[in-house]
Amino acid sequence: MSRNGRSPGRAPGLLERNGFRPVVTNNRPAVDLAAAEQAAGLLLNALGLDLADENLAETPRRMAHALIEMTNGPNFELTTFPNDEGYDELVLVQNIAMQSVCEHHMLPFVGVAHVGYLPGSRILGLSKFARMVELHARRPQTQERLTKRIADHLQAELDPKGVGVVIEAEHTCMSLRGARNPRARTTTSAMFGRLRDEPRSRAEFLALTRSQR
Ligand SMILES: Nc1nc2c(ncn2[C@@H]2O[C@H](COP(=O)(O)OP(=O)(O)OP(=O)(O)O)[C@@H](O)[C@H]2O)c(=O)[nH]1
Ligand SMILES: [Zn+2]
Repeated sequence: MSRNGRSPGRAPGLLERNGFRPVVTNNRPAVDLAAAEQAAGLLLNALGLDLADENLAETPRRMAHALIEMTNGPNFELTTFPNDEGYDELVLVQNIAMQSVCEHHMLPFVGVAHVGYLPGSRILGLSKFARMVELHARRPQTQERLTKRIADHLQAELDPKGVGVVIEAEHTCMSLRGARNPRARTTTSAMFGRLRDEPRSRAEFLALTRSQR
């Protein structure tokens, strides 16, 4: 791979021919707003839209801003507290609103996340479950990877006795186009520790999250 993450020798595409150059930091492309606006304009042109029309003149800028907003989750301080009471039952935050972008079509997938854990020596500030979902959701990806990333992050930060994440989502690439199945919902889960291996804890977690469906 070259420094900009592309395979060497690839023929220059439309964007390169029009002067688009991705900005790269630490081998990861960073957001380049000007290039994104230019690219959005090129795409709209290619789709046959007339950007000279006053109604569309600002659309490339809006499109670039919207896509950047939808694919960059805000970082946050992960506040934890000592588990002084030795609380060792399930903590479960359900129905966390989740919106992400499918990396195959760059179309949204939208739904809810249920995130739970069995505490070890630290407990997590409750709002941080929603912030963690947002941090990981706002990027192009698959639902499977998103589910696993949230679980991995909690596992790494809290060293808990167990972690469980369930996500249910509608993929607009499947509901609004292509297969056009507006009622289809995809459920994914990732579990670690006792929530994966101990039947009682696993059953409780799955029963509680299932009651929301
Ligand atoms: N496993 C998984 N697949 C996804 C996700 N989001 C989108 N996809 C699928 O990615 C696949 C891409 O397949 P392609 O056949 O290359 O795409 P396509 O020609 O647009 O296919 P159709 O969507 O069937 O019209 C599709 O089956 C999508 O449904 C996801 O989060 N997880
Ligand atoms: Zn898709």
